[in-house]
Amino acid sequence: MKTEQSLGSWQRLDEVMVFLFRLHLSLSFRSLPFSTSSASASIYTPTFRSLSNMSKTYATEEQVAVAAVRRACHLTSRVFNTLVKNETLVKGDKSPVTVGDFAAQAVIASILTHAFPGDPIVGEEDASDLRLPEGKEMKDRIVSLANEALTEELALGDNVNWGIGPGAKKTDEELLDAIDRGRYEGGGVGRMWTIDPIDGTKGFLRGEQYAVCLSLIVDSIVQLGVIGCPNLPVDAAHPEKGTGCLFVAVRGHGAQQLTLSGANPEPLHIPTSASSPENFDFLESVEAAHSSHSFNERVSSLLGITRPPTRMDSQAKYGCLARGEGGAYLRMPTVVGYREKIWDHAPGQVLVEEAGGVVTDSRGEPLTFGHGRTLGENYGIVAAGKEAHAKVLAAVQAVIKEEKEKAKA
Ligand SMILES: Nc1ncnc2c1ncn2[C@@H]1O[C@H](COP(=O)(O)O)[C@@H](OP(=O)(O)O)[C@H]1O
Ligand SMILES: [Mg+2]
Repeated sequence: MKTEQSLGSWQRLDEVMVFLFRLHLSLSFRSLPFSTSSASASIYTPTFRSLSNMSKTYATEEQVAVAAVRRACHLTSRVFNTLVKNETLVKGDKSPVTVGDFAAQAVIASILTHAFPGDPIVGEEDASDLRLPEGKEMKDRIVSLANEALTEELALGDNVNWGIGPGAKKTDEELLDAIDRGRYEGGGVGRMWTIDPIDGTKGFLRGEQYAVCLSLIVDSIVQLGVIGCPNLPVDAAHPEKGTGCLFVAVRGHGAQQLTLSGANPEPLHIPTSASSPENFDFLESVEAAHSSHSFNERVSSLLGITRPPTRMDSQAKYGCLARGEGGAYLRMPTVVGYREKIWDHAPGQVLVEEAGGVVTDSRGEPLTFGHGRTLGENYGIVAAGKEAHAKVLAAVQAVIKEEKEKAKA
């Protein structure tokens, strides 16, 4: 069994050395799980990857991202249990945002800043309201929550080089600056991270699904995605296994689900049984304002789907799809001119693609992550296993055509 001490030493090696060493360990211990039991959370170790697959492994990035998301998930769970009404304010777009959103972004951005100081970040939140005198009370709460999460002695991928663990306490200004590192405008060249500290804030406030989401995009391609879902059952068919899932995908190296404590890694593959639309139901947003429920109904009836849709907040939908639940995730705009945000889809896209699925917009175009903070001209989202995707997309286009003809008549 690998120990935290031995892992700590090879985290300091460069990426090639890390890969070779992990390969050696993997060959020696392939029958062992890479984590200790869920009772004692352990350092996350990227899984064995085949030498024949020469795409970049992003091993260090994966470890840092997992550590950051797990700490942020601990924080958001704690916030939910202690949340009071006056800690919620209303953003310009009227969506609720809590101290949890800001504090989780502060934690993730602080860790990324330590590990990869040159990498820009596209984050959902910014700290401008917190810098105002009337934001002081909220800022104080956020600083305290973020420092608690950064310094607590959880074995959640602790590595002082990433600015976590005892002694990692930050000043107010450092944490506000970390949040504001998320102001990057995005673009098509070079590396950048996306953070959605609490995706599905409405679900979070209802005590339902939400997700802490992080991705690394390099030259417009999502290379790494990590999605933490504290309220999602580990196994939908076995609720007794509890809740708390972590989805991790690295392009070219597969997708997996673990428990939030890093136990029971399982590779994800969308099953072929999900190729036939009659057998599945749609995954869709709870919010009819985010995604047209009536459009999905019409696509369902065209495909002969009889089961009702599964409504769920956040990118937990991509996680469920990747592990074979649902069958397709369909999101058609309801608000004219709304542009989907890259942080709402980047981790989910790489996860589903690495699980063998396809993610496009409603025209069948690939999602564009290099056009700034939004998906640019993409219109709607269609995600499904390969064969199902073609069928769903055809039905989506048929309904769009029908709508256009009705509008002309
Ligand atoms: N009019 C709209 N159309 C589509 N998505 C919207 C929207 N308004 C907000 N959203 C996005 O929908 C996300 C939630 O996704 P879902 O509907 O699948 O639960 C929100 O994330 P946040 O909760 O992080 O703000 C927000 O970014
Ligand atoms: Mg979001």
